Amino acid sequence: MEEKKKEELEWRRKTWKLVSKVRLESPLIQCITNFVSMDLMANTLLSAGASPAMVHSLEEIHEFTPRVSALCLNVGTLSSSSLPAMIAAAKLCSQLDIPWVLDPVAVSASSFRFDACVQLVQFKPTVIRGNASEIISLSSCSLQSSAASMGVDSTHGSMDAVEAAKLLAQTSGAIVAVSGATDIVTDGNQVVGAHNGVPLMQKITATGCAVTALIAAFVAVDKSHALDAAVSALAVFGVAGELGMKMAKGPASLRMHLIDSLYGLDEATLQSHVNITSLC
Ligand SMILES: Nc1ncnc2c1ncn2[C@@H]1O[C@H](COP(=O)(O)OP(=O)(O)OP(=O)(O)O)[C@@H](O)[C@H]1O
Ligand SMILES: Cc1ncsc1CCO
Ligand SMILES: [Mg+2]
Repeated sequence: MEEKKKEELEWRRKTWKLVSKVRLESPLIQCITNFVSMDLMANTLLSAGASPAMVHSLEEIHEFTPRVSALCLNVGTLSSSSLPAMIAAAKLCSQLDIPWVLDPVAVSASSFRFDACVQLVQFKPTVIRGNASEIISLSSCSLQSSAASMGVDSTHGSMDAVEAAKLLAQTSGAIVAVSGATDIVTDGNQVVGAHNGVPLMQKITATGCAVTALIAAFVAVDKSHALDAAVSALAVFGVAGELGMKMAKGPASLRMHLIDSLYGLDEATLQSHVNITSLC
């Protein structure tokens, strides 16, 4: 019991430290993302204190990517014209030891998307964050899609994906995060759960994409502790959702109040809401 209490306090301390560090250092986060998520992703990063830049062109990668603090790649609206820039940016980050995060949106939608995600994973993402269906699909070695799990929304609960997430972490070397009612984060051995958030967050498109970008910002300021950074970003985003929900009337106003709550988050409020536990 005493040990559990100590662990809870330690997570609260770590989480606030990372929130403060992002606000202080304002890391530059390059996002090559889908057309749906760009606005929410940029606004989430700004309200957290980071500096977003949606720099997509292949022609700009060699000059721009070496200067960023972290990269966020998202295949939500992948095309043959956007993939080469993603590959070039991932390759540079892996060569230059710049942390980068992959969001394998709807990985089982097509073999084109599945193969692209498998190729990107070879460039050693620091963190992979998806919903449960996406992590289960990416973790299996071949494309096995059913109509129910082909879209961007999850048809599985996050706890269904624990073993798949551990396996993907072991085979890729990445920290793997699965969003859901409980957000799961694993390095292939340890599994941590962040229990914050509200179900209505699923009814705002691109909240998953936005939290992946927030993970990139947290990893940018503490790249040697990527698991802690991923858990903290997920918990902070969930707390912002809980605070926003107190003022929201539906998904559209939750979106606005979530961003406002993230921007205004103070130490006492964060610490009284953060709910992180070890799952094994
Ligand atoms: N049932 C739930 N209860 C609380 N929070 C939830 C629940 N489901 C999702 N969330 C939160 O909503 C956010 C988005 O997670 P979700 O799993 O819906 O991502 P996603 O499917 O990748 O979304 P998108 O593709 O629209 O970006 C996360 O912060 C997650 O913690
Ligand atoms: C709806 C949608 N389609 C491709 S990306 C995206 C945003 C949520 O992932
Ligand atoms: Mg998603």
